[in-house]
Amino acid sequence: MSKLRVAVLGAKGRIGSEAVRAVEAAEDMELVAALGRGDKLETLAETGAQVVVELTTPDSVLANLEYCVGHGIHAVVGTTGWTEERLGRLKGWLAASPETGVLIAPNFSIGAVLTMKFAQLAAPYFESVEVVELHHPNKVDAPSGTATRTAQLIAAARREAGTAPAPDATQTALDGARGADVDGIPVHAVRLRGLLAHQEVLLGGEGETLTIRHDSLHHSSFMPGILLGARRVVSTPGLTFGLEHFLDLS
Ligand SMILES: NC(=O)C1=CN([C@@H]2O[C@H](COP(=O)(O)OP(=O)(O)OC[C@H]3O[C@@H](n4cnc5c(N)ncnc54)[C@H](O)[C@@H]3O)[C@@H](O)[C@H]2O)C=CC1
Ligand SMILES: O=C(O)C1=N[C@H](C(=O)O)C[C@H](O)C1
Repeated sequence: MSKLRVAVLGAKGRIGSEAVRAVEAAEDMELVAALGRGDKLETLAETGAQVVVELTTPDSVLANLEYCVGHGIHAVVGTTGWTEERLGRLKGWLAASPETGVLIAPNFSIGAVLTMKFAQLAAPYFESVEVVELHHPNKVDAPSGTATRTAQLIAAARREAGTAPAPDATQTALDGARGADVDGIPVHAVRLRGLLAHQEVLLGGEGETLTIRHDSLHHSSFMPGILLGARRVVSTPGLTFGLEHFLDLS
């Protein structure tokens, strides 16, 4: 059986360098390119890449995907910074290349995907809910893509169930003291040397609280999800948002 031809963009970064090693170690894959900032995207077509693993920065990801989708190269995307406007542009490119698949995964680790699922399930049953994400201090965006997605899923679950807004008597607050408002859910971002990627979903009701916590302690936690994404995206045209869809968890 022929091997899946995979390229990594952002190959010298924290997660990209780990992804290069994971693809090299996968028996059913061949690493055909490992590109960093400034390297030519034309290498992707020249080397016959079937799937690109995109792990760069929010300011680079769109141009990279425009090239990939335009050349019929499938993509597995971990890079953050997605807004409705950016997703709309990507969907436009995919509409013009209907056989190409793109997976955007706010988080590739199974524990984080399950955290989002558990939070969605619990959200309508508690009066209060807030999200705290904690990351290494080199992270360029806040709040994290995972926390943003978690809050959006929580908000949707509460809307669907008709849950009332969480009680909050705050009348005066320093800017930022109550976190960022993501679809009505407060999201707090901590940046601390020594951490990698962590998240708590705090839920509170009468006389009880529930805390759902996930910790990624090493970038290896993201690799099984990236490899699964690469294997599945080649036969899944269009945009898939969230690894849960490839884990039969959606
Ligand atoms: N979805 C997930 O599970 C995960 C997502 N991430 C996300 O992945 C992204 C990268 O994170 P880190 O590795 O920590 O950042 P990093 O800063 O260590 O790595 C990014 C790399 O991309 C390179 N780069 C920038 N523009 C490029 C371009 N046009 N072409 C090729 N390379 C380019 C940079 O030079 C750098 O080496 C972030 O958005 C982060 O939030 C990180 C970990 C897990
Ligand atoms: O920058 C990181 O490190 C991570 N980024 C992703 C995010 O913003 O959610 C995934 C994970 O939290 C690690």
